[in-house]
Amino acid sequence: MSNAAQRIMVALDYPHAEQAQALVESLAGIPCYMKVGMQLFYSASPGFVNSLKEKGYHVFLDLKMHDIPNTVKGGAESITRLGVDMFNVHAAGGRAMMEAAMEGVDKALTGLGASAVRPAVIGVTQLTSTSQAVMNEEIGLAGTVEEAVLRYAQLTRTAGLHGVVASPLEVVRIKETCGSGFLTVTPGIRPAGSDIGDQSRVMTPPEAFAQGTDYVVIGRPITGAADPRAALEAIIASISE
Ligand SMILES: O=C(O)c1cc(=O)[nH]c(=O)n1[C@@H]1O[C@H](COP(=O)(O)O)[C@@H](O)[C@H]1O
Repeated sequence: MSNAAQRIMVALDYPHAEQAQALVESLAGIPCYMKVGMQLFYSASPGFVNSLKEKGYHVFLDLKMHDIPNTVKGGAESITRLGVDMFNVHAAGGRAMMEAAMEGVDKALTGLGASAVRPAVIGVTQLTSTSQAVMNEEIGLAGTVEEAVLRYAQLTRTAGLHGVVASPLEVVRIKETCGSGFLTVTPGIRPAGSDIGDQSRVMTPPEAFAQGTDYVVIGRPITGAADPRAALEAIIASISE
């Protein structure tokens, strides 16, 4: 059960630290991974990340950097100094940008010393809210979503990153193409019967793990539940079965 919990990233998508803190307290003792995204980070600043690390959590800082290489290198350097375990950049920023992120990590680690955490750096492929129709007709990318995701995944691997964010639907092909050790972090997770909301490419938690994903990212099915702890425990139980 605890192994399953470690592979669940709880998306702390809240406007203020107090609400995120209350959720963290309600989940005390469950060794899940905590994901801090832009809504919480822009409001609660690095202090909230530090508080999670002090409590012993693994932390995924999801700021989806996408900028010129020099700027992303500087961002990666600052993020690495926070001591997070994982962060992400948009693969659409290209190879030079992703390589710059890795250089930023190395630069920060040089100054931090041997005990510092080396974060896993993950490329975002096609957002899980993007449908085939939106990708083709609005964004104007040809081909299937799976083809686009695989192209981004290969680019991400070539740039030396550790894995990608994608939907669970693409995990099997990503692992075939990039190797089983190339990490997949999959949002777009919805327990049976829960609202899909703005997500488009979704699977249930057991289905996602059956594809071979390394981590699932789950927000509203936990944070929006009347009893978030019970919701997370039910998800862990469904995976452990
Ligand atoms: O990078 C991410 O974490 C991410 C990428 C993606 O393609 N889709 C996606 O939903 N996410 C994040 O995963 C979380 C999903 O939340 P829920 O839809 O509430 O479960 C949110 O914090 C999103 O920002």
